[in-house]
Amino acid sequence: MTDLIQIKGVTHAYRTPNGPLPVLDDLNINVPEGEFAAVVGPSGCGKSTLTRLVAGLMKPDSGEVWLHGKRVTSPRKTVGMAFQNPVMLEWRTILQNVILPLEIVAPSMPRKDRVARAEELLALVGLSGFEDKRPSELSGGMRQRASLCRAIVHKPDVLIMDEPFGALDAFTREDLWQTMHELRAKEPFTAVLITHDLRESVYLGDQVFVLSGRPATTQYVMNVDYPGEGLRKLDGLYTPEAAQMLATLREQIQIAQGRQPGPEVH
Ligand SMILES: Nc1ncnc2c1ncn2[C@@H]1O[C@H](COP(=O)(O)OP(=O)(O)OP(=O)(O)O)[C@@H](O)[C@H]1O
Repeated sequence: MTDLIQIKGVTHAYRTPNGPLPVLDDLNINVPEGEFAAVVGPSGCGKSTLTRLVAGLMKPDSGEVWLHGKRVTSPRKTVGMAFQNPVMLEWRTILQNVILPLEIVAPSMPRKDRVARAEELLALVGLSGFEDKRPSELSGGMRQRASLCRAIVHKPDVLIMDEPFGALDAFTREDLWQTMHELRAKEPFTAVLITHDLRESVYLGDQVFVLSGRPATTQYVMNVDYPGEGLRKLDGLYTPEAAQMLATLREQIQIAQGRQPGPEVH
């Protein structure tokens, strides 16, 4: 079967006043339908650039991005996005914020169906009862939960997340990881997650792609063999198997950073 996301030999440089800044160099990433790809790499290596290319917000200098058998050449409605700082419209309630993509992608969908869909998702992430609140009335973790609902409300082919949990405290972050697994179990989607957190990459990813330093290429791919069956448990992160995976990834990041052991990533 063809992979749902295919990034084929993508090379890109930004034009800057000081000349071209090569950011991606012959990058190749394939993600099968329903799988969760985590992408890690040194700071500034080009991870966010990769998300823009997959979403069709930018075109690469060379190489191709394919989603669901179609070449990406312009912004795609079938992509959902979530970022570190969820941009919520304060003049809309949480429910109205979650519904927003449906207003754009499915304008003919009856309002009651949109509301039902948003309510269903908000319940899945534990936000029942908060539908009528304004974004500023919610905690950071709750806003991120709502933003995940908004990112998948229109059932996108692909969910792209750029450090969505990066600004949250450790406990809230782990709660959100669990929520991601529960969402996936009920609403299967294909995902690309950019993260600086190796534990997060192992807990959420089916595959972890380690990018090299800039210009980034695919340096290493790990197929995550997470300990235990079924829905992943946080306890699994404290097993020897997980420790081995984390050690391997840490080593790869150090190679990518081109220097000896240091504390850049957690
Ligand atoms: N629009 C742009 N124009 C010029 N340079 C850019 C532009 N966007 C990003 N860059 C530069 O390209 C490089 C890669 O940026 P990018 O944001 O993709 O990296 P990243 O891996 O996501 O970084 P981080 O890990 O710090 O979030 C950086 O050096 C950045 O300064």
